[in-house]
Amino acid sequence: MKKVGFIGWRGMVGSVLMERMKEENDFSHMESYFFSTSQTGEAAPKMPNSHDKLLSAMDSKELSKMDILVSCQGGDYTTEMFPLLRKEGWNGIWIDAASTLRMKDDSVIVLDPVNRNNIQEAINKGTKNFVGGNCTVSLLLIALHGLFKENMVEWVSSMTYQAASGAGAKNMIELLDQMKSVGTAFSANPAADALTLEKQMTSLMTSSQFPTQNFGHPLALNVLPWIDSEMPSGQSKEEWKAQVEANKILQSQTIIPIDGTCVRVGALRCHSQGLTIKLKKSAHLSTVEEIIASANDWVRLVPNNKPDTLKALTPAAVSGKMHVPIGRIRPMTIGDSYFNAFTLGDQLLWGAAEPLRCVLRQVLQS
Ligand SMILES: NC(=O)C1=CN([C@@H]2O[C@H](COP(=O)(O)OP(=O)(O)OC[C@H]3O[C@@H](n4cnc5c(N)ncnc54)[C@H](OP(=O)(O)O)[C@@H]3O)[C@@H](O)[C@H]2O)C=CC1
Ligand SMILES: N[C@@H](CC(=O)OP(=O)(O)O)C(=O)O
Repeated sequence: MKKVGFIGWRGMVGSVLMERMKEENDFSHMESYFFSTSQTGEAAPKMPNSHDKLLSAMDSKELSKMDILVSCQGGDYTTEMFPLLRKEGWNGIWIDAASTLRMKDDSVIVLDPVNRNNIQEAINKGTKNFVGGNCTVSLLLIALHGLFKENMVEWVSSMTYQAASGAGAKNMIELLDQMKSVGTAFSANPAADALTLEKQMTSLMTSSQFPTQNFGHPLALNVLPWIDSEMPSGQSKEEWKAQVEANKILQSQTIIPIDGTCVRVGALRCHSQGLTIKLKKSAHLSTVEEIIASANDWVRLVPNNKPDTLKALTPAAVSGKMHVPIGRIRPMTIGDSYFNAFTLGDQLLWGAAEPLRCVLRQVLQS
């Protein structure tokens, strides 16, 4: 059996990956070893065929005993350890959630429902580096897979509403802490009128007492229209990723422009996106809906009416679910080849952990 090392298994992505692998009985197909940057020597999670103690994720000798390494530890870790391992001659398969290696020529961005065949070709050719795509990109491609397959898309503009957990475990807990502060202040003054409460809350969330160590700003009762670092183009890096990663996954002959504004909102889990889709030529609504709905096993069409939308097209309804709903599909009044849509999905499942799980199984079966 192949030796598989897991790094970053207790973070947001890593723990969802562990859950999914247990559900699918994946651990019985490998010998598993767990690594940590902070808890070396402590008990490792108990899985079939697993080593019982946590090994050091900074120990390249231990890491290089693995046939396959799966990292959900983050970009800084990949930047430090991946080149070191390769320099020291480790020739195993590297599977990663972080963005660091995505755009490298010798890496494949993995998204099973969309590019499984390309992944298999890469495995057959001896490619060693497989990286999960950015969460909003992966979810967008699953939702619009049909239109891309039919080569119908001229461009897409995507306005995102990204959940706190997209920024990691500490940030998600910070949002809850911020909400707790708000709740505590409200409980102390429940009978105040709405405007008094608004002033009190605005003053609270802009005060130095408000917990903002991780986000740097209030997210509760607020939105943050910048995610990741600044690019020279004026885009945030999160916005920049949409076009470059999507076109790499799709292996586009001609680049399909994809751009928009990425916004952090106070949802806990699930990234949402409001889309403007410019088609190459006009199409009937029913044709567009049918092409979208039949593209893969995970996309789900939500009829464009108020009750279905509010029931099925929200983070509360989709958190923890594998399907990727898309709704609000309608022609726009701005022109006859423009369509509006709203889609969302669990950014920890198909947005992060599931593509890694799928490629790991694919590699083990090859
Ligand atoms: N979150 C998301 O939705 C997505 C994330 N990604 C990418 O995946 C990678 C990992 O992201 P993510 O899982 O969000 O990162 P997290 O911040 O949740 O976890 C990363 C590491 O932080 C350490 N850690 C410190 N404190 C805690 C804590 N309280 N709870 C859990 N872990 C803690 C753990 O390392 P140790 O055990 O060694 O101490 C853990 O492996 C990143 O590169 C990210 O960009 C990609 C797509 C979506
Ligand atoms: N940036 C995403 C999650 C993420 O980690 O993306 P990436 O793997 O592209 O850095 C978010 O904050 O919601």
